[in-house]
Amino acid sequence: MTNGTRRRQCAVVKVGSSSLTDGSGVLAIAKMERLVKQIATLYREGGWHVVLVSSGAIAAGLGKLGWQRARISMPEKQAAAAVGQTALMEEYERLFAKEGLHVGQLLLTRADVEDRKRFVHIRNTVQALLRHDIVPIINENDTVAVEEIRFGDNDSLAGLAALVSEADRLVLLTDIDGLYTANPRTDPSAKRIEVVAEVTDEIERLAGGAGSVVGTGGMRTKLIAAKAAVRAGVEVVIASAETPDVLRRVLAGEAVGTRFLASPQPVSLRKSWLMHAPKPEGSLMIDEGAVRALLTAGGSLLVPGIVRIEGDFQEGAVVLLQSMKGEPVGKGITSFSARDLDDLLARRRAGEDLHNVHEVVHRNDMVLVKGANVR
Ligand SMILES: Nc1ncnc2c1ncn2[C@@H]1O[C@H](COP(=O)(O)OP(=O)(O)O)[C@@H](O)[C@H]1O
Ligand SMILES: N[C@@H](CCC(=O)OP(=O)(O)O)C(=O)O
Repeated sequence: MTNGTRRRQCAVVKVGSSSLTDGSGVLAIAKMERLVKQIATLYREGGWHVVLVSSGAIAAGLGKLGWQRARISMPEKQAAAAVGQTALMEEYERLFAKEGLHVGQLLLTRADVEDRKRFVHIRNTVQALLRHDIVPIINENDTVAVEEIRFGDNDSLAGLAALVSEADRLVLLTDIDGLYTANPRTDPSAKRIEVVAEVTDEIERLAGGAGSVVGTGGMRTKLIAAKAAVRAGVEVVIASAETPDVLRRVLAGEAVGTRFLASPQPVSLRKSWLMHAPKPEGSLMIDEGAVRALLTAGGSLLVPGIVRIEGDFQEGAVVLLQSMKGEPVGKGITSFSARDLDDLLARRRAGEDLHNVHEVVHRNDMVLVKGANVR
């Protein structure tokens, strides 16, 4: 293997539980082997780096323990993941070693990606692994992730992995060869869509839930991931893991699966993170003039535009920007804590001119809600 001095393109490849297990939910080594061989070929011949987002821990654990998914509680699913994740990685390690490649394991929760510092640390680790031609293998940290901090399905995790990895492509491999006009399992007349130029509401309405007991989220979560990635300038393909040579063909631009074109005006990595990752820690209610400045004049948010503060947050927190009618206008990273902002508002009420105070939310640290209006 090379030492990574040549800049390769980077593809995040997500493989779902349904594509790694056999009919009884047990890890299918032959399927893993096919995938690993394809990734190794991309490294050797294709000039690509691959970040693999692999599901399969719970399925592997259930198979090993002889437990049935329908009969167990959440802690038992987490226990199954703890057993299955090591089995999964052991197989990947063995299979990639045969191809002369090292692997590195990253187990992440939503909270890890929502925290800006952790996001940056994850990004640095992924970049270091890629520089050394080590294949990062990502899964959700199922043993610590309960409802509030869970991705739950690995599609959303893959969308964020594409941002974290600064990927050029995101490939979602599943048990069906793309997005159809309806779920083909329930509607046999459904047709595959070859290219999606924009993930509109109409496209999102086509998607249904999971197609098997092992899968989670179905097309719905794949479209959410696709939407996040294309807005950040990453082309996305949903394809079947069973299609021969699927990765090489997808990355060569062949018409397999459904291709989602990258936005012609992508937003920066920082804004993409802001849009899709964090839950706001508080709200800033802003007046009409400020709403107009943000929406139509491309301005930053200044102290005089703020009417009320909700929540207790620190400097650097993500806050929701809301109109006085309570309508969301955007999200941003605040340069002041809630306490400092309270002080500033008190000084303004006392008649002080605060126009020269540093922006509260800088334009570059802000994303606006699509469809928000000036009223
Ligand atoms: N519009 C649609 N087009 C294609 N598949 C769909 C659609 N709506 C729902 N699905 C279902 O999504 C399933 C794939 O998602 P999922 O079961 O979560 O697999 P994975 O484990 O690969 O994430 C398909 O098997 C299919 O039944
Ligand atoms: N983290 C879980 C995967 C969750 C899941 O099923 O996701 P998916 O395969 O995308 O439907 C596991 O490894 O079992």
